[in-house]
Order: sequence, then C-alpha cells, then structure tokens
Amino acid sequence: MALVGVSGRLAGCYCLRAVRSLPFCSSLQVPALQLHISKTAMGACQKDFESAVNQVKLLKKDPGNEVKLKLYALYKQATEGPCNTPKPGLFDLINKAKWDAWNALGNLPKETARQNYVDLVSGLRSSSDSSSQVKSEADKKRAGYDTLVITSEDCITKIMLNRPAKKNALTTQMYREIMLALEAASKDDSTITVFTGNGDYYSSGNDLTNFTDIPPGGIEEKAKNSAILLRDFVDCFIDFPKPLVAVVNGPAVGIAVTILGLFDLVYASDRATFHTPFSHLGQTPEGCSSYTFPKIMGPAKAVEMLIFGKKLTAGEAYAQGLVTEVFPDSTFQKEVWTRLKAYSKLSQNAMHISKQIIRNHEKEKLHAINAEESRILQERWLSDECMNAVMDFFSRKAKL
Ligand SMILES: CCCCCCCCCCC/C=C/C(=O)SCCNC(=O)CCNC(=O)[C@H](O)C(C)(C)COP(=O)(O)OP(=O)(O)OC[C@H]1O[C@@H](n2cnc3c(N)ncnc32)[C@H](O)[C@@H]1OP(=O)(O)O
Repeated sequence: MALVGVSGRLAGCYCLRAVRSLPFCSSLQVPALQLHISKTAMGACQKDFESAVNQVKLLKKDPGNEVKLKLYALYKQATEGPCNTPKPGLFDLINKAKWDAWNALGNLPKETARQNYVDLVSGLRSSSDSSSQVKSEADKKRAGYDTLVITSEDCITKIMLNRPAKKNALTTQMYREIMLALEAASKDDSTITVFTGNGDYYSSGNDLTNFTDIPPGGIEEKAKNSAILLRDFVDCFIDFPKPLVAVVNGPAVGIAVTILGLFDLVYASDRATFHTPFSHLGQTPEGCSSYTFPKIMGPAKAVEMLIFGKKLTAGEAYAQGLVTEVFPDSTFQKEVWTRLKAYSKLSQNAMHISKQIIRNHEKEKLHAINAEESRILQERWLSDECMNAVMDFFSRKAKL
C-alpha cells in the first residue's frame, strides 16, 4: 500500500480501494496495547483476526494515517512476526514510515499482535458507528512540513504555501518541502493537485535571504548548490503526472509566476498580479519560462514580462493566456473549489494519461531548457548587479 496514497482522501472522498489495499494494523499505541496481556494471553483466534481484517474494509470513516500505520504494523507482526526487511532509504518516506511502525513493535508475539489488531479494529468500529462524522483539522492536515499546509479532501491534494508574514517567499527549505509534497501527491489517491498561498499573497517568489545565508564554502558553492536545487525543483513540475492547478489568491512574483507555465490550470483572483522583475534583480528567467512564455503569449508579450519586468493584472494575464480564468476576489474561493471538486470526480486514469500525452511531446526539451536556465542563473547570482539588487532590498532602498 502507498500510505500517502491511502491518506490522499482523508477527508470527504473516502476511498475503499485504497483501504482495501492496506494490510492494517498499531505502533504508537504499542505500550498501551501491551498492557492487554491478560486478554492476549489467550490470544485472538485466527477467525477473529480474519474477521477484523474484513471489518477494516467496511469502515465508513477513514481512520487517518496514524491509525493505518498502527494497523499495518500489527498486521505484519501478526502474520510475519518481528520486522524482517531492510530499512528503506531516507527519502522513501512512505515505506520508511511503514517500516518504522512495524519495527517499533520489536518482539511482540504474533498472538498479542493479532489480539491488539482485533481490539483496535473493534474500537474503530464503535467510534465510527457512534461518533459524529465531523473530521478534525488535525486529521486532515499532513504532518512533517514546516512551511506548507497540505490537506486532502474530495480527491484533491492542496499544497498551501504557509509563510504569510513573509508573503510566502520561498526559502530553500520550502523548495525542498514542495518537492517532497509533489512526490507524495504524485502517489496519493487524489486526482488533482492544487497549489495556493496563505494570506494576501500567492508568493513573492524566491526569498532574498537565500542570498545572505552564505555557508563556509562561500558564495560560489552556494550558487552551485542553489542551481542544482532550482533545477531539481523545476524538474519536479515538469515530471508531475497529475493535473496541476494553481489557485492564485493574490500577487505572484518571480519563480511563483514563471513556474505557472508548467501548470495545467491557473485560476486567479482579480486581486492577483503577475510580476517577473528579473532585470531589476540582475537575474534571468527560470522555470522554463524562456520557452513556455513565448509559446503561451507570443514573443513580444513574453519579452515585456521577462526582460522588461512588466507587471500584469489578472485580466491581462488572462488575455495573454497565462491564466485560465479570473474570478472576483469576493467569490474566488467558493467558485474555484466548486469547479475543482467537480473536475476531481472525472476519470482519474483518463486525466492522468491525457496529461502524459500532452506533456510527453516536450518533456525532454523542458528538462534541457531547465538545465540551461539554471546554469545561467548560477553565474548571474554571482554578479554585482544581482548582489546590489539584493542589498538594496534589505536596506529598504528597493521594493518591487
Ligand atoms: C547565492 C545564490 C543563492 C540563490 C538562491 C536561489 C534559489 C532559487 C532561486 C530561483 C530564482 C527565483 C527568482 C525570483 O523569484 S525573483 C523574485 C524575488 N522576489 C522579490 O524580489 C520580491 C521582494 N519583495 C518585495 O519587493 C516586497 O516585499 C513585496 C512587493 C513582495 C511586498 O511588499 P509589501 O510592502 O506589501 O510587504 P513587505 O515588503 O513589508 O513584506 C513583508 C515581509 O515579507 C518580507 N518579504 C517579502 N518578500 C520577500 C522576499 N522575496 N524575500 C525575502 N523577504 C521577503 C519582507 O522583507 C517583510 O519582512 P519583514 O516584515 O521582516 O520586514
């Protein structure tokens, strides 16, 4: 089972297929469960255990990732004994979480695991029968991200940039978390993935403190590593397999704009603006915009944005084809999410295959352009023009 896959519909769109694929079981409750010794001394009979495995498939309410991990671990312990597989790699997050849960059960006897599994399922059944269907925010929210809020509901995974006090400027940590979130979303049960921003901005682009936080290796090393980070970041968008939607709730700057050329739908509030002030910053385009923008809006309009830094209103961005549709800010959220919920019910496989057909025509080209743009930026970041622009921002001499 793909754990994140199962969690993809934690809220509204509960997915029986995913639940069925999960051999259920418990890890956090291990100490508590071990207190059930008197009961487990007799042990649940195999029939009770098999019946509990079947009951799990009939649960009306998604129990949440934590419980699913517990069920998974107990199931494995009950059927195979102590964890006996190699520890997955650091970045194989899903399998690592499953492995950790199973491994945490140590030498818990198979019989005890079986009984604990039966007890856990029985508790889940009574709570799902009796308690209300109200889902807590905590259940819906994906853990492990500091700069993003990730939720899954109605077959939609929403990745929300969450540094509103800094206008959702993108730190290096944030680039990395976004890559992890995209990786997880590509494997979960959602049909559509959505990006949006918390607060009044969608995103003010690259966090300029990325230029001031210089490691002992010096600025050259930082520029080299940043170019790799940028290339990897953009590659994740090029390769993302599902329909990707930007819900642009407010102004967007820099890389938050250029990357939109790799999205499948861009919905904008009429409060949003689109600004790529690269020449003001001594920088050059990224996010494959040197290719996607001329293709989307024609070379003349692309030059106005990418070279001369013309800021577009949402209406202008719509007229240039960068934005799919503009909504009044007062009804933006309601209209957009109603639309997306309807789209998310369309055939998942057909949508994903269609996206591949469209994207595959130019995937290789996009990767090559991304590598080239990143290479050029690595040099630009070391230029006086760029350094001075960053210093001007921090000394409050310049604001866009
Ligand atoms: C050695 C090489 C390392 C390079 C590492 C690079 C990694 C990959 C890079 C990929 C290339 C990307 C390029 C771009 O995105 S270019 C665009 C960069 N963005 C900007 O230049 C925007 C700068 N911000 C502003 O001009 C204004 O803040 C803005 C117009 C967005 C909003 O103005 P407003 O007056 O409404 O609000 P404040 O300025 O008071 O902002 C509130 C606080 O937020 C901080 N802030 C906002 N944006 C940024 C930002 N981009 N970087 C850092 N900090 C930002 C602002 O400083 C305020 O903070 P304080 O309250 O603490 O003062």
